[in-house]
Amino acid sequence: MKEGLIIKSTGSWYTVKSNDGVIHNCRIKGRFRMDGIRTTNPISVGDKVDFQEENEANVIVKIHDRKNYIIRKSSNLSKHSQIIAANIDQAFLIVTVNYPLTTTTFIDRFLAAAEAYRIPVNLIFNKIDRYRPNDLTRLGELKFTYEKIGYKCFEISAKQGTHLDIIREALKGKINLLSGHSGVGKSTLINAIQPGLDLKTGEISEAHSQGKHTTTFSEMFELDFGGYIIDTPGIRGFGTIDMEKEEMSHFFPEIFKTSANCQFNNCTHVHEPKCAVKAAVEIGEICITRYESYLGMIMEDENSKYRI
Ligand SMILES: Nc1nc2c(ncn2[C@@H]2O[C@H](COP(=O)(O)OP(=O)(O)OP(=O)(O)O)[C@@H](O)[C@H]2O)c(=O)[nH]1
Ligand SMILES: [Zn+2]
Repeated sequence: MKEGLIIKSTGSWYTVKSNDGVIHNCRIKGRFRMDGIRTTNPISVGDKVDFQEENEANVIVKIHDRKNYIIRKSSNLSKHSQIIAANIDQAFLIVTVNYPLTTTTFIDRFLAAAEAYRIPVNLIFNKIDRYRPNDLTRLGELKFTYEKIGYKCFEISAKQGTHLDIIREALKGKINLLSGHSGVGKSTLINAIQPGLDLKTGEISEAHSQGKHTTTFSEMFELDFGGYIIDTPGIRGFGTIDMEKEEMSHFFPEIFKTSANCQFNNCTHVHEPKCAVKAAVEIGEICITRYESYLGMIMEDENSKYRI
C-alpha cells in the first residue's frame, strides 16, 4: 500500500504523486461513499489517497479525510455536485484597482466564500506600475480596509516583476488557488513566477464556466520552488454555497466579531434595534462597502443559495 497526492483528475484516471516523488496512474474501484454530498467524482486534485497494485493496475483504495474542498453543481438543475479541489492551503484573489476595476462587491463575495469553505485567503493587488495618484489612493484605502480585518495584502506588478519574490515565498510548499476576474493579470503573474507553467485557466468559455457542460478535469501544477497551483479550467470563483441567511455574517469576520454585541443574538444587522454592527458602520469602524456587500448577499436570494 502506498500513500500519495492526486495531482490530476480526468474523471476516470487519476495521476498520483506518491510520497517518494514517483508519479503513478491510478483508477478507482467500486464506489466511494461521500458523506452528505452527491458527487459525480469522488476524488479530486489535492486529495491524499492510499493506493495499491491489483492485477497490474494501480487502484485507489482510500481517500484521507479532507481539511476542506470546493464544489460546484455539475449543472444548474442537477443535484449532483462536482468536487473541484481538496485540501487547499490558501487562496489568492488577484485584484486591480483600475485597468480593469475589481469591485469591492466581487472581492467581498470571494472572501466570504473562502471563509465559508475554510480556506485562508489573501489579496494580491496587481498592476501597481500603471496606477496614477487616484488609483494609488484607492489602493491605500482598500489595503487599509482589508488588512484591518486580517487579510494579508500584496502589492505587485506582474509585468515588471515587482515584489514577485514575496509572492513566491507565500506560495512555497503550499497548495494554492489563484483567482481573479478576466484581465487582472493572472496568466501574466503565473508566467512571471514560473515561465512555462502552462495553465489552462481562462481558455474555457463563459458557458462552460457556468457548468452547462460537465467537466471533471482538473490539475495541479508543481512549482519549481515547491508547492502547487490548482488549475481548474473555466472556474473563476467558488460556485454556489448553500447557507442560511443568519449564517452569512459568519463569513464577514469583522461583522461576526462585532455581532456579539448586538441586542438580539439572531440579529441580521438590517433593521433590528440596538444593532452593534450598524453602530460600528456609522462610526466607520466597519467599512461601509463591506456592510453593503453583506447586505447585497443576504438580500439577493430568498432561497439562501449564493453564487459566488
Ligand atoms: N501594466 C501592467 N499590465 C499588466 C500587468 N499584469 C498584466 N498586465 C496586462 O494585463 C492584460 C491582461 O493580463 P492577463 O495575464 O492576460 O490577465 P488574466 O487575468 O490572465 O486574464 P484572462 O486570461 O482573461 O483570465 C495583459 O495585457 C497584460 O499584459 C501589470 O502588472 N502591469
Ligand atoms: Zn446586529
